[in-house]
Amino acid sequence: MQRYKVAVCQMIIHQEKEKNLVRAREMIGRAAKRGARLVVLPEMFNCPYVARLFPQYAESYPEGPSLQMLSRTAREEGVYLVGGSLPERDGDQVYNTSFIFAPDGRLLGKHRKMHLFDVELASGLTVKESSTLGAGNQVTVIPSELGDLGVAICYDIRFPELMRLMVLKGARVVVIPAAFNMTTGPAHWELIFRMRAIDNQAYFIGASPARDPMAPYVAYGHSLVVDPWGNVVSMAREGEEIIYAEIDLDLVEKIRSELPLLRHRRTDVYALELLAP
Ligand SMILES: NC(=O)CCC(=O)C(=O)O
Repeated sequence: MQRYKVAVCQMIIHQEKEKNLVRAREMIGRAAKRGARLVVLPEMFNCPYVARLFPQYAESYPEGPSLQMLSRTAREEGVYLVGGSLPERDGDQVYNTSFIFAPDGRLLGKHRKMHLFDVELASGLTVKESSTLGAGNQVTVIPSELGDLGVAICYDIRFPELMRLMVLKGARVVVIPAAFNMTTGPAHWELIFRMRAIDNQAYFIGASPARDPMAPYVAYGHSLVVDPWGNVVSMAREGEEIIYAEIDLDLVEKIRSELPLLRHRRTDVYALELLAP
């Protein structure tokens, strides 16, 4: 499918997991009725973004209630679903993981956040994901009839090597469930999505939670879709909202053939090497 509609569900995240599942279900249904073939949820969509809470909300595949809801909803609505991310339990470890489902409810793949957000910013914002989470080590590209979808999570976008590796593996659309904050969001959110799209000549889709000024971690909002030329084709404001955009894979090919950045890389001089399996 060369052209299709994507929807990004910028939802408020509540303390109660069940409320988040109901809200996500309802927004996905609404997006599907508007013709979206690909629907995207934000980072940690079932859970407040607070590191110490992640183990408490964590679920295992396939029995976790959030994972059941995502699979069932993808099937009932007939959409490709990038289920934002949620705390995934695997044995003793918890990961920040995005699960991706096909329109028949099958799990197509998953991405475990590779770069953990451990920061102490001058604004007073301190986050230490590594206090409760393990890091993934896979570059995630999901073949689908929507083209190869690259998936990474939030802070991962700051690492251009990972974005480039996804594109070298075939990604033409890169989906990033994310939750930038009120310090880094205004400074970097739009800029970084546009720059990664320009560098890689791919669509970049960012899905944020809606901003809740009373939340312990205040998300920036402004979910967006950037085209391979770096144009912002759709952007949310701060509140709850679904944004839509048309993905045109022919545009990716057109821009890559007019301005052949990927071909012009000097791979005889430098290399980007994938070390993990
Ligand atoms: N949840 C995150 O990874 C936040 C990343 C972030 O805000 C950033 O600026 O990077």
